[in-house]
Amino acid sequence: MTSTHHPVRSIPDDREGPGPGPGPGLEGPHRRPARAAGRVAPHDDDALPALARLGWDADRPGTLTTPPEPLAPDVVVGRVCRAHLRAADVLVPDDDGTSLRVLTAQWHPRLVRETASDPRAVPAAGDWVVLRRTDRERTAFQIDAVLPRRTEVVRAEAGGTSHGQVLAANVDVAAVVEGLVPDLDLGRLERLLALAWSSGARPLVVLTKADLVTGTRSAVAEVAAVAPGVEVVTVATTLGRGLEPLREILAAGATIALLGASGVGKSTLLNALVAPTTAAGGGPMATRSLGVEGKGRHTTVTRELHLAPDGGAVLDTPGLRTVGLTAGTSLDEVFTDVTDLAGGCRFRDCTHRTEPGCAVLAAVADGRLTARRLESHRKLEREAMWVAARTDQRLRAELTDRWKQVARSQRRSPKRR
Ligand SMILES: Nc1nc2c(ncn2[C@@H]2O[C@H](COP(=O)(O)OP(=O)(O)OP(=O)(O)O)[C@@H](O)[C@H]2O)c(=O)[nH]1
Ligand SMILES: [Zn+2]
Repeated sequence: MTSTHHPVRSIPDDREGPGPGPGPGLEGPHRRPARAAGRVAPHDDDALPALARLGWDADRPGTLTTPPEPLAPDVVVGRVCRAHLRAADVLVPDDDGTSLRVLTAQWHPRLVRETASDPRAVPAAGDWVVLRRTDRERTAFQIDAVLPRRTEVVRAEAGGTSHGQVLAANVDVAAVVEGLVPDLDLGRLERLLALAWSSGARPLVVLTKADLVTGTRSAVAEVAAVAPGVEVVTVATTLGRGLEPLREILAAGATIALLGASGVGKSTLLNALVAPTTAAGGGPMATRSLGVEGKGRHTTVTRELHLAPDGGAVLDTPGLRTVGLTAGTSLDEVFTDVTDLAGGCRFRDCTHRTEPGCAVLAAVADGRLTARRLESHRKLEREAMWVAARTDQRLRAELTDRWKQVARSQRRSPKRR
């Protein structure tokens, strides 16, 4: 394991507050004492262990806002485990506060309106939401608000809108999963790392199917070279080998999102991580304390947000065949090796193609940087620029349309003098 740095960047929240309705009052009855390192201990017998099991930790900076009022009787906080059209399955503490249940809640009409102009306002798997009961029987709930996200994994929407689609919210570790077999796709890895870094979560690379190759050292070195600052973990999931680093992350109460193409072994990995532990002390107790009740247990909760038996959660994302960059995707951390080299170029605006005194080309010439890596950087930068330009165009077009409408309505109803 190399020494890595994981700058935690907060996602600027440009939405107005936590949403509609009065503040949910997350301080007060749910207040937790300050805790070293800002982590949730597994099997915490503190207030609301069920919420802690979901990864709730009011002490983690930027996790949640803490409005002053206590929670209203009809209001409950939960975590989205699966998103639907205009609804979501939400894990909430049961009445006793120690176990969890799943309920399906419809969006508040304001959320419906918000999401029409901003797809990122859609409650996504991993989101903390405020639910309000809408009937006397305590069966129907509505999602009043999505709490500000600490991190979000975003990819370009299929339609190519400017906002992108949130694949996972409030992720602590964004794990890029790639198989050592049949082939390591470094380009795909770099693209997914761009998503991971841009999410604000700590990126991680998981190389699967280590049991199918003889020796992983060279592959790990190859991957480490294209993932500067990122820890690389090798696993043989089907043999249960190499999973300890991931289990440790989960046991600290963290949420791991798995990002990877179809077939790299995400489902297998997910199942291994969320299966009840058989180790002494961890097994039956851990499974019981999971306490997810209701019919959702075998249907709804079989996808997206899954709770691990000893704490923490794993977020599954659909097999990502193509991962488009969005206007918010940052490539800076993905290519620090190239940008560090570029600092040595003679010209500040060097394009690293033909210029004299180019430190990047020199590194390619003597083998410190692969030509593939440089080309990949170029390609992704071109794409990022193209996306940014398109986004601007869209925004410009939207603004122009709005001005035309305003002008029209003013012509129709001239001001009285
Ligand atoms: N030998 C070996 N096989 C593995 C390992 N991990 C996954 N596999 C196998 O690889 C195949 C694909 O794994 P999945 O977990 O289904 O892959 P996935 O990424 O979830 O793919 P989608 O479900 O299509 O998104 C399965 O046949 C697994 O049994 C591993 O570590 N070693
Ligand atoms: Zn240069």
